[in-house]
Amino acid sequence: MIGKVVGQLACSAELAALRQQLTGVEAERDRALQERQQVLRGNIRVMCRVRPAHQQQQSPSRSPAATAAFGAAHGSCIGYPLEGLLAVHDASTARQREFEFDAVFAPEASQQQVYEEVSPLVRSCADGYNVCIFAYGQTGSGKTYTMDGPADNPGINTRALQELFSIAADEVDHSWSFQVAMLEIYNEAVRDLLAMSASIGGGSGAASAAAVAAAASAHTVEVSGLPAGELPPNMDRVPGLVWRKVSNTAEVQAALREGVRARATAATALNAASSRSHALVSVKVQGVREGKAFTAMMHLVDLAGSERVDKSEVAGQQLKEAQAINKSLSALGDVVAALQRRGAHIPFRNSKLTQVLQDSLSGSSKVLLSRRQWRLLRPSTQEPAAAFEGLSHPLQPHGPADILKDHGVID
Ligand SMILES: Nc1ncnc2c1ncn2[C@@H]1O[C@H](COP(=O)(O)OP(=O)(O)OP(=O)(O)O)[C@@H](O)[C@H]1O
Repeated sequence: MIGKVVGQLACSAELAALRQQLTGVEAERDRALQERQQVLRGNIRVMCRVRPAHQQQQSPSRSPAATAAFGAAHGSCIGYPLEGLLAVHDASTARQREFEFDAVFAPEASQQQVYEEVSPLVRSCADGYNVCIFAYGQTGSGKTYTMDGPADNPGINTRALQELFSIAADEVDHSWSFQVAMLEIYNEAVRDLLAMSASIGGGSGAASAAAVAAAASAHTVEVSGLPAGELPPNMDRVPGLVWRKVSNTAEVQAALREGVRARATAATALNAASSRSHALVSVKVQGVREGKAFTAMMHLVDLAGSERVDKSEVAGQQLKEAQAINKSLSALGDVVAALQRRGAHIPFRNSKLTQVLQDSLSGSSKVLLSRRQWRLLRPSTQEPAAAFEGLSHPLQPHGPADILKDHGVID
C-alpha cells in the first residue's frame, strides 16, 4: 500500500516535472518567436501619437466637413488614410504629404492602446534585452502625458513596470528584482533625481532655492563614456547613481512622483522650464531564466521639447538651453541613423544623453521612438476634402504640422 502511494507520488512528481519542462519549452519557444518577430519588425521602431485638440479648439458639434474647414483655416489638417500612415495637408501651400510610421495613434487612442504597441519591447526586456523608449516632440505635444501620465490613467512608465511585475510573478524562479533610477539631463549636466529628492525632502517646497540649487549641483553625476564592450562588468555607466528597489505599482508611482517633484523643484530654483531638460526613468531588471541569471536595462525617456529656437531671438540661459537640446537631439539622431545604417562607428560620445543610453542603444538592444525618423512617402497637391473626409482632425497650434515645419519637412 505504502509502496503504491510512493509509486503514485513519484509518478505524479514525474508528471509535474514533465509538465513543468513542457511549459518551459513552450515558454522558451514563445520567447524565441517573439524575439524573431521583433527582429523582423526591426530593432528600431517609430510610432506617432497625435495629441487631442485642447478644449478651446474642440467643438462637439463640429462635423467632419467643419473640422476640415477648421483645419484649413488653421493652415493644415491631418488624417489617417491607412494603418501606419499620417497625412498632412498644408492649406497655405495646398500640399499634402504622407508619412509612414510603424504605428500611428489618432487623438482618441487611449493610454492602454498606446501601451499595447510598446508592450512587446517590455517583454523583450524581461527576456534579457536592453530597451530604450523615447518620447520626442514639441513642448506641449504630449510627451509627458504619454510617458508619465496622470495618476489615475498612467502612461508607459508605470504600465511597463506593472507588466514586468506580472511577468516575474508567472516565472518559476521568484528571485527577480527590479530597481528604478531617475535622471535629468539639463545643459549637458546629468542629475540624480532620487538622490536630490532625498536631500531636499522630495521637493516638498520646504527647501530654499539656494538649498535646492546646492542639491542640484551636489547630485550632478559623472557618466562613463567607455564603449559598451570596454566597461568593466562591475562598473556602472553612471557610478553612484541611487537605485530604488520596487516590487509593486505603489512603490513605482511613489518613486516616480519623488523624481518628478525633485525635477520641478530644481527647475523652479534654477529658473528653468522642466521641458528644457531630458527626463529618464531607468529600470534595472535582474532575473533568472533557465537557471541563468541576467541583468537587463530599460530606459524610458521624456526628451526635452524639440522646437526650433531662432537663435537671433534668444540669448543668455535660453540660448544655452537651446544649444544643449539641439546638440543632444542631433547626437541622438546621429546615433540612431548610424545604428540603422549598421555603421562601424556609432558616435555615442557626442552628448551626455547618448552616453547614458549607449548600452541600451547598441548590440541587440531594442529602441522605440515616438514621433521621429518619419519616412516621407509621397507629396501630393490633392484637395484635403477627398483624403480627409470623415477622418479629419483639426491641427492645434502645437500639432504635428508645426513639428514637420520645424524640421523643414513641409514649408
Ligand atoms: N493624449 C492626450 N490626452 C489628453 N490630454 C493630453 C494628451 N496628450 C497631452 N495631453 C495634455 O496636453 C498638455 C500638454 O501635454 P504634455 O505636458 O504631456 O506635453 P509635453 O510634450 O510633455 O510638454 P513639455 O515638453 O512642455 O514637457 C497637458 O495638459 C496634457 O495633460
